[in-house]
Amino acid sequence: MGSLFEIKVSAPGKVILHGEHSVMYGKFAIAGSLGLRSDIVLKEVQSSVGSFVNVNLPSVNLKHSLSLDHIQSYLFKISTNGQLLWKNPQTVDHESHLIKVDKCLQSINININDLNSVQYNSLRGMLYLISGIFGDTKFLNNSLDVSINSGLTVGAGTGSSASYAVCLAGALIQLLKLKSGKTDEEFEMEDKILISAWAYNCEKIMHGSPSGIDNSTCTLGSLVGFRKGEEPIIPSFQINLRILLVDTKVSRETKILAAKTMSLRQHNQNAVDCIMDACDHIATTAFKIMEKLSACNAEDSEAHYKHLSELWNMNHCLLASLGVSHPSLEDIKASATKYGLACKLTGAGGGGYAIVLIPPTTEQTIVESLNNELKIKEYKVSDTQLGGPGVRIDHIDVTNII
Ligand SMILES: Nc1ncnc2c1ncn2[C@@H]1O[C@H](COP(=O)(O)OP(=O)(O)OP(=O)(O)O)[C@@H](O)[C@H]1O
Ligand SMILES: C[C@@](O)(CCO)CC(=O)[O-]
Repeated sequence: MGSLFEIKVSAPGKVILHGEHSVMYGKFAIAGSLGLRSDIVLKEVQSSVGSFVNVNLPSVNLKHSLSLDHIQSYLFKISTNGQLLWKNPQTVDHESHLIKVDKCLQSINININDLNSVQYNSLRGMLYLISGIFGDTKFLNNSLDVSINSGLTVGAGTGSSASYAVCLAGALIQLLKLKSGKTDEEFEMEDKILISAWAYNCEKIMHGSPSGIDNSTCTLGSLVGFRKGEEPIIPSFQINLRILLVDTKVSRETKILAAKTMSLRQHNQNAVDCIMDACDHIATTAFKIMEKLSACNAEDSEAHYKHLSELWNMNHCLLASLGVSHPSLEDIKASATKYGLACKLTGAGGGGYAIVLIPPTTEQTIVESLNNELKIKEYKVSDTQLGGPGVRIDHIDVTNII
């Protein structure tokens, strides 16, 4: 007699409002969650001929069955010191664990050379998390169907990788808890801290040396203030910013753009540090303005939005001076400026998304005109509000077996 579990978990994407790149150098940053989410269905299934991890990742066009017995023999170990690994993600020896993951993938029965780098990284992240979270337990004794769908564009700067890692870590941790007899159907803050930390490890695979803002925002949702190495700040105030999220449809890689900024800093340290300091001032000021906006009347709100708009525009130009803008981002910004609206790139830049701030007093005709202009130029536009829930359990199903 036993139980087979099916778990559905989802996590949002994110946009960085202020502090992309400068956050890597210890500067303050602000990010908000998006309505667009990634959803995982993690299902235990009984099989008579060995156990498998059946992976279905439509966002990266990947469907594969990996032998769980093989994964376990390469990557699982039984704990000897009583310190459970799943509760201590920061103790993982990242590089050596990743080498083992690579060896496991290279020896497994799939043709690695047929996978592109995006697909390969998705699988690395998945094996890293499965083995990290279950590696010193005896709970994985059935096959797993893992299916992850996402409303987010991969490679566009809206945190698709963090959202992927957060919902995967969330579902695996929930499965482990259910297998060990804990039946709570909501994530507590202590679960979220673990989920975010495991997702951070996975982000290191995708992005090299991430700041941690993406996994924190995709886990916690809403608005997050962030400084690298410190606890994320969950503001005590609530604000619903309306933005146009504009997809340039230009794909880029966060890792490459972060390396570009680092190299610019190596050659021009004083100048780049001044730019980073200016980004820090902008982020801290914007945070204060948003707090004021959350509790002020319509008349004061207009002045605060005007100030916020100035900060958005300045932030974009500072990022452009670091070389992380793109002709398409400048084109979108020029259109927004024509309609009197503030616009900046978001995330690593180099393409991806721009965000346009829509203060509540903006006439709908202006928004529609800008929207049409951007669509004619073949950009994809979403009119959306920031905020909304972080990682959450959407559904749990249990089947009893003999
Ligand atoms: N929905 C998904 N399904 C499977 N793998 C994903 C998914 N989203 C992201 N990934 C994996 O994460 C890797 C890195 O993601 P990507 O470069 O797109 O960063 P991003 O998260 O969209 O951008 P940013 O970090 O700047 O916000 C991809 O190469 C892919 O392996
Ligand atoms: C470019 C960067 O600042 C933002 C990526 O969304 C990288 C990071 O913070 O990890």
